[in-house]
Amino acid sequence: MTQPSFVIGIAGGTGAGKTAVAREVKDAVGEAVTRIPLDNYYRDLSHLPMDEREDVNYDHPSAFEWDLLADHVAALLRGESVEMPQYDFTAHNRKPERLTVEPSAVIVVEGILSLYESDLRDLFDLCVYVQTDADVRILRRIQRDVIDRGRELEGVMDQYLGTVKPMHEQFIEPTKKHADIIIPEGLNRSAVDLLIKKIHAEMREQEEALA
Ligand SMILES: Nc1ncnc2c1ncn2[C@@H]1O[C@H](COP(=O)(O)OP(=O)(O)O)[C@@H](O)[C@H]1O
Ligand SMILES: O=c1ccn([C@@H]2O[C@H](COP(=O)(O)O)[C@@H](O)[C@H]2O)c(=O)[nH]1
Repeated sequence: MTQPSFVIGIAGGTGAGKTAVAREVKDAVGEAVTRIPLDNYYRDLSHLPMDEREDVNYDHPSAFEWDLLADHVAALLRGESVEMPQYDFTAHNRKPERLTVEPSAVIVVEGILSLYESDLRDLFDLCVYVQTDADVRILRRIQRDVIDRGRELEGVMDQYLGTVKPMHEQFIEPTKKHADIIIPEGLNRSAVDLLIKKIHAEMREQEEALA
């Protein structure tokens, strides 16, 4: 059985506020929203030792298992549950366990390159780009990586200049052209409220279509 779902892709640079927007949407709309972090679809790197995993370019499109993510979104739209991988940023690797995700009325796929891959984008009803200046994003990232992800400041700076910034300019920022909505700064109250209103309107339409 197919599940009528409203699928939203939320992209934007590291630290832009994508996760904060997606969480706010889930908190406001509730159980009907399933959040699918793109980070969970980083390729399994268990075959590499930690020192090699530390050097991987995690901001290049090749770092993600796109087919698996598109298969999972398509399965949810067919009304099937999926076993979503989980990611451990401290280990730079997938966790061994998976999380069962059930079909739902609203699916939010959120991550740096959510709007990059065309097969995935074709499954989205609404494309959102969170636009935040690079200086604000790097300050947020330093705070998060050092405090939450156990990284050294020097490593965060090297990674930012070596891969994060150039990949942002080459691959992430250009996906803004696919966006239906651009949200400034992340948790922008007016923009997020409009997004929540749009989701409620789509859910009402789904209910009316089923009645
Ligand atoms: N408009 C905002 N003003 C201030 N801080 C914000 C805003 N939006 C998001 N943040 C904060 O910025 C940090 C990074 O946001 P996050 O959603 O994790 O970014 P991303 O998922 O894009 O990497 C978080 O601490 C979040 O609470
Ligand atoms: O093992 C990893 C995997 C990813 N990263 C970095 O994470 C960000 C994406 O997450 P955001 O929440 O959107 O910031 C990406 O820029 C990668 O560089 C990592 O450091 N290690």
